[in-house]
Amino acid sequence: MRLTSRNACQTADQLDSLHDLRKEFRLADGMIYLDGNSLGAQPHAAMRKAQHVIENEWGNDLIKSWNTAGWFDLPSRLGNQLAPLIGADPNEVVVTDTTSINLFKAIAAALDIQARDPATAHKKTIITESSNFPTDIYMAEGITRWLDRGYHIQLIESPEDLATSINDDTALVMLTHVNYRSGYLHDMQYVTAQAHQHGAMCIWDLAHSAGAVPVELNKANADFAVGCCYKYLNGGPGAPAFIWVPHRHQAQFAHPLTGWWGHAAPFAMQTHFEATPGIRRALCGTQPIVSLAMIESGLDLFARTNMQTIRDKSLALTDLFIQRVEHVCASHQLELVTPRSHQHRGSHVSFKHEHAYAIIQALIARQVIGDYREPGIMRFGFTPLYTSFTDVWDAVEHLSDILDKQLYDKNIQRNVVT
Ligand SMILES: Cc1ncc(COP(=O)(O)O)c(C=O)c1O
Ligand SMILES: Nc1ccccc1C(=O)C[C@H](N)C(=O)O
Repeated sequence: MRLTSRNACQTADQLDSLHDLRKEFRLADGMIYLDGNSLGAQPHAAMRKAQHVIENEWGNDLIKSWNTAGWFDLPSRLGNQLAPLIGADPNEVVVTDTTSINLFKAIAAALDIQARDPATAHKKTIITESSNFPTDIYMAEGITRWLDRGYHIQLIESPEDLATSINDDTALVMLTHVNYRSGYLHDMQYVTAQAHQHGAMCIWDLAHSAGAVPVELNKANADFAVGCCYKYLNGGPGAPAFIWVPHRHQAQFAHPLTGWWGHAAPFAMQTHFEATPGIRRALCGTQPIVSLAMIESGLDLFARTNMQTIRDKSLALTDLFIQRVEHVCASHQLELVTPRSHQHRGSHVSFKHEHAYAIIQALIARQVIGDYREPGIMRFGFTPLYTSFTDVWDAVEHLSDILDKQLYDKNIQRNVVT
């Protein structure tokens, strides 16, 4: 259905099968929140959960809660709840640490597997994209410098360069499934197969995919994956992240952060590290239980729908946004950075403009929340659990008004966090 009026958007919202889920989130009246790709909205249930955890589990029951409230098992319990959203099997995911730290573990483990196999031990290149989220590149840099075994990072400039870049020297292909800036969505199955053809392993960062687009890690035969819980999964600011290690790699999964939570018998207090056989070997130390506990409220909401329904609405929202911006802002110098093709589009849309930062600030002042990314990019996230078609319509009306009347301050000071 092509939505050509605000009324039509309101009708589409009423017909939307996800419409009722919006009520489960705390969203200020009048705010149009298009930044769930950076920090997801708060489920009402999270407030109740926080109250319970702080009041009863921590407040009353104190240390007993490690057993009675299931604190110790929480990383694996949440991992199992998250698994179906990313095409993982039970006992392949734990929620723990940060995306950066989980990347460290995954890269270290992958390089270790490659180095121990005489057929792949000579491989020295880690391929990633220059447009990857910086922490991914930085973590790979940190490991290669630390290992000092001649690994080097090859930054490719565009997804089209992947096929010609992967070769017999490639140890690892490490990509973010949906690019944080452009919203480009890689074909996970195809890229993984290309890596495997050359004996390379493939690590996927699902920060902008988990809860945003359907992901089929096992079907794609991926090697490892990480991702964060504070964006589309609505787990709260700085919520612990996740790591996926498929059953086929678990026995060989060895990373250097060998803390006691990854030990086979953590309370045996032995003098040597012995990795636990399953996915919990990806853990390191004590988890931030209060933050971890908040993640469940976000995940619970996904049980009321499925990723295909979310995807269908996400594409309808991003289609509408692109069409409307290109229609009503046609006289302005906006350049669409996000792929038009559904096949390669995630759940956010980015436009380039000379005064992008100032325009985003003007939108934020009107309670239309998007964000700015270098260089000169306005980024808008569409989260089908709570973004409505009317939100999209109204956001574009604000954008065109700001552009038409130049209601932005070109000399505005930058905030630390953009
Ligand atoms: C692709 C990607 N990876 C990683 C991160 C962040 O990692 P961390 O949670 O460790 O800061 C982000 C966003 O912050 C991201 O977009
Ligand atoms: N963790 C954050 C802390 C502060 C500000 C932004 C973030 C983000 O998550 C940014 C996001 N990864 C991005 O795609 O730009």
